[in-house]
Amino acid sequence: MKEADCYDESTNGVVVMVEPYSQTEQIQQVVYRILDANLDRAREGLRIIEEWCRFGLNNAQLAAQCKKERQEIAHWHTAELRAARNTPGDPGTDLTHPQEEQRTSIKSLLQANFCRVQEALRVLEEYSKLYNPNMGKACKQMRYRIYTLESTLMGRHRQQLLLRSRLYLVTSPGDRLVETVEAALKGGLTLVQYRDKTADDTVRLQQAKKLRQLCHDYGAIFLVNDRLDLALAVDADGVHLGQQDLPIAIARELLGPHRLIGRSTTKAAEMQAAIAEGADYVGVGPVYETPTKEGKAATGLEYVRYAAKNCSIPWFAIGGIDPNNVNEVIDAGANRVAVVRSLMQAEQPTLVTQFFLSQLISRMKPELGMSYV
Ligand SMILES: Cc1ncc(COP(=O)(O)OP(=O)(O)O)c(N)n1
Ligand SMILES: Cc1ncsc1CCOP(=O)(O)O
Ligand SMILES: [Mg+2]
Repeated sequence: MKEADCYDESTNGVVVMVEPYSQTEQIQQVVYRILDANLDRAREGLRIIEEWCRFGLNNAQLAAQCKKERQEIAHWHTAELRAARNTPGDPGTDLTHPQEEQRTSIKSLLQANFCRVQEALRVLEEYSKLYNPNMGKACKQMRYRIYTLESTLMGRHRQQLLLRSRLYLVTSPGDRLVETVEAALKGGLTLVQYRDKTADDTVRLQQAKKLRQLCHDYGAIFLVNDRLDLALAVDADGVHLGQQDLPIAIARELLGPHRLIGRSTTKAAEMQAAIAEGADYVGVGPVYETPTKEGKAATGLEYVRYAAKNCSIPWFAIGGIDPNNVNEVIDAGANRVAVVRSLMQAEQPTLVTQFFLSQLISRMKPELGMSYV
């Protein structure tokens, strides 16, 4: 249609897109096709998310919520809209973005599908105004519910990954910081804490940014030691706080419900306080004396045994743990350990990571005290 065809004097020269009658039906078919394609996109995306809720998280409630949204989409997907489908004539079926071909982690897969569902719902919201305004309103409400589901699920995603993490690397400064962390990630490491007690903030910021990106590329959790401001600045997954650091309640207020907060503990009272205050995990130790925390008394294996029986959240034995004594710590009941020197000073961090993980996974014991699954 030429612009001159729709010039309207009554609108003072503003071009009004009014379709001649012969084109109205064609336009209607186009709208039907858009609605049909986007109802499909939204339903497919939801199905992908639902499978993770069901099989990955074992969460019947979240899976049921996804199913309910799919049923609502099916309700609007009328025979009339389906009949407009013309897949062979759709130039969009061959178009894929390179990122669709490679998902680096469950997190990126879920994020991509949430994005897909939300985009589809936004398209439905707009185009269904030309078809059925009630459908437009329903799609708008659904889009908001999906945002809430996304924030619930992506928050839990961190908790789930934490739960599955058996080895925790706490970094120390050095020339090969990034290379060492990457080598450990290659060996299967899924949890990293950036710890540098002496560097300038400019250096910390730059290193933390780099490590956060690296960890996320490998689907690993990235936490920052001590510094909540730095954690927020680099969009880390959370912080680790010691007994002398910020109280958990303040950190939670600043970080929100989804980021992780870890707390160091050396005795039962500290552990129980950390749990009551809402920590996501605790460090248990130093099990052995260590030059990394000079002057700090060792708790010994007795505290590890206490944790095995009484700790209701994930906990990591830490302090002086190496490939030679890790089995002693495992025998005392630890299923998770955190290390600094054993990996940061290793000649082959990938192999050492694989060794730790093989011991921790093959000798894992039932988690007696755990109440969080
Ligand atoms: C996993 C883990 N556990 C304990 C600590 C020690 O924290 P903190 O007592 O605050 O001492 P610093 O690490 O800040 O010197 C930790 N960092 N990580
Ligand atoms: C940070 C920290 N907190 C308790 S022990 C410890 C250091 C552990 O370091 P390493 O694994 O080198 O003994
Ligand atoms: Mg600290």
